[in-house]
Amino acid sequence: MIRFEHVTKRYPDGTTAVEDLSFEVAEGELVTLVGPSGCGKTTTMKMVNRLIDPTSGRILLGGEDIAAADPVELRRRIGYVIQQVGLFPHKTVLENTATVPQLIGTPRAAARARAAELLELVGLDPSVYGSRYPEQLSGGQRQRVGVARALAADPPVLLMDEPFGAVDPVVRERLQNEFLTLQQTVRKTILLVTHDLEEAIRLGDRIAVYGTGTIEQFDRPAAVLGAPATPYVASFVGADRGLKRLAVTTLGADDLAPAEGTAPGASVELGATLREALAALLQEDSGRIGVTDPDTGELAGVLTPEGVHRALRRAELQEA
Ligand SMILES: Nc1ncnc2c1ncn2[C@@H]1O[C@H](COP(=O)(O)OP(=O)(O)OP(=O)(O)O)[C@@H](O)[C@H]1O
Repeated sequence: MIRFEHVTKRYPDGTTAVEDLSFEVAEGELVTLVGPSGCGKTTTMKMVNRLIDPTSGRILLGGEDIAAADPVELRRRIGYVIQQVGLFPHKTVLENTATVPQLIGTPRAAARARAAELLELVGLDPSVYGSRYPEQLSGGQRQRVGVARALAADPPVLLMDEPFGAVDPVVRERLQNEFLTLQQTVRKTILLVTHDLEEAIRLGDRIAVYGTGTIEQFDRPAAVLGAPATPYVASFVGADRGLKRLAVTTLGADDLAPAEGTAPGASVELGATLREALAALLQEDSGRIGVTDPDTGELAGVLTPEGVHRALRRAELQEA
């Protein structure tokens, strides 16, 4: 769907931001670009919607060379979400979300109805938040509006630059989870930039780990964690691999002990990350928490520290 072929970008002052970049994002795939500040992630992303043009090489979108595309028409097909969100301060949440559909000629009523649906989808009740102005929202709520607005034109491709960057870690994890659930429904082709390896691992179907201006490894999260391709990636992934594994491994039915009647106080859902589960476990004096099945709402079993250990072992073996 998005294909980089030997793309190099040199800025007029001689800075080479990216060099000979080749990779592909498949249709419906979410690829995260991760790396330290200044390594060329944003430059990579902005070349896709032609905010920046490459010095050499080419970028194909659905097989078409974007250099030949009209930038305005191109950007209609590509949603763009940035950290500062960029909502219009003098427009309500509903108007902000309906902006793009209205720009492309959707009748006002239909655009607003679609905007309300999308606000609902990102977890903001339109009857409560639709008439508010951006300054009357929390940072996390603003970011949800940013995501809703980007989805409003129903673009097949989304570019997201640190979309969850401006919120605290707890809200961030929740937004990431909700976003993953949303992506399962909308299946957009997504390029997402982050400097946070944990976020890259959690969200990406595949990850591009950037060195300086080049991709050091492009692979599934488990492969990046389990088999770093270069010493650089190994040091970037770092010594706390076990901790990162907690954040990306989800709880399965096999990790649980039978519930045996009594439901423990705290609970998490099947599919929660081990980190969430461990956080809940650590709060429970009994050393066990309930795990519910989100589809049925029923108790699926009980999680103990041994279960967490088992799940971690399983993840390690899968990576090996
Ligand atoms: N307009 C410009 N002119 C000259 N150099 C630039 C320009 N824009 C970016 N650069 C340089 O290109 C390199 C890559 O920048 P880029 O913004 O792509 O990095 P990044 O990985 O997104 O960084 P960050 O995580 O800090 O946003 C950096 O060295 C940066 O200083």
